Amino acid sequence: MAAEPLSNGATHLSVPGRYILPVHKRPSSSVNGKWALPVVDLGGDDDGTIAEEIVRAGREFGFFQVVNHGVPEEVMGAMMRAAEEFFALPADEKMKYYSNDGKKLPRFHTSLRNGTGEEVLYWRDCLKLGCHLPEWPDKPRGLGAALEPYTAAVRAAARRVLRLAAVGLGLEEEHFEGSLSGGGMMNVNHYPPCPDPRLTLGAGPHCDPGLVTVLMENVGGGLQMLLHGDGDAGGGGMMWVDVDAAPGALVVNFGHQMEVVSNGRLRSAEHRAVTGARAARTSLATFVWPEPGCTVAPAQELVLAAGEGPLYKPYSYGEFLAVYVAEGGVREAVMAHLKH
Ligand SMILES: O=C(O)CCC(=O)C(=O)O
Ligand SMILES: [Fe+2]
Repeated sequence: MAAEPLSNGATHLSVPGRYILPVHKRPSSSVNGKWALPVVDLGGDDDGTIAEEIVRAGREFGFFQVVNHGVPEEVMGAMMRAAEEFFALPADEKMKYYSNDGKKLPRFHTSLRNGTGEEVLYWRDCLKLGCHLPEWPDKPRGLGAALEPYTAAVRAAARRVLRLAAVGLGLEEEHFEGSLSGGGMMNVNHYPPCPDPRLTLGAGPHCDPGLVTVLMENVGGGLQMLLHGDGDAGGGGMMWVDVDAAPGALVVNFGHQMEVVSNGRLRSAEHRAVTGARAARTSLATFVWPEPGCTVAPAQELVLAAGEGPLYKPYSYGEFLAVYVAEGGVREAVMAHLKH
């Protein structure tokens, strides 16, 4: 049965049964710890040091925050306001874009697939946007005007991160340029207040499909990542920790393609979104990923340098996306298709 988007007006005094997770998947059954999300200052003038910091954070966590990222505050603000306004539109305006077709942009949906083939629904509505006309809705009116400068500035910041990551890995600075990073889109996620956040998730555990994701949120608190205890910060085992960024900072995480191209040196971090009882939270995830026909494979230089052999087989990004969607983004299931 198709699910009604949460932002379409119904007020929920308790969590409807279709959203209640089985006990072992609830966020309350996991440990939340305090940790500090590494800060990378993209405005620094010593690129060698910044590159090292990116690779260190990427190796240990796959997550960091960037400051002096070059996305103007007013551009971020205008984009967030337009995103919030979309979810406040009357239901019939939003439902013009409601679809299960994963290839359609713009596309409005709820949970992962509007309930189709989903045992439990996630407490989230989502607007998927492309970066080119006509891949966004005509309402709210300011959306297109906000999206273009925001996307351009965020993609420029992502490009700087990718160039620095390449340097830090010992690759040519341009390794990720061209068709390897020529594609992408945006998830505008909206999580209305939930009557009982202990029973639900806004987004289930997943790794992002692309190379790098840049995230902006209107209210802190919601994004969590799986921290592996094998790094400096952990004491063994794994735990879910809150990913909190400073005001004005952007959160950056690596996706599956970065783990593959770096032959496992950089981590594509598993993350999820928990829900909150009070404020509605909106987050914008801008994904930078390969063009569909692009062949993705571990960088030869890394494979040869370590004499370790490639950990992953070459594939086309279009093929990968089909696998990713079929596996619901679940890390180990997706990785099993890619490994040698
Ligand atoms: O809302 C968030 O913080 C996370 C969203 C997310 O993981 C995604 O859109 O891929
Ligand atoms: Fe994600």
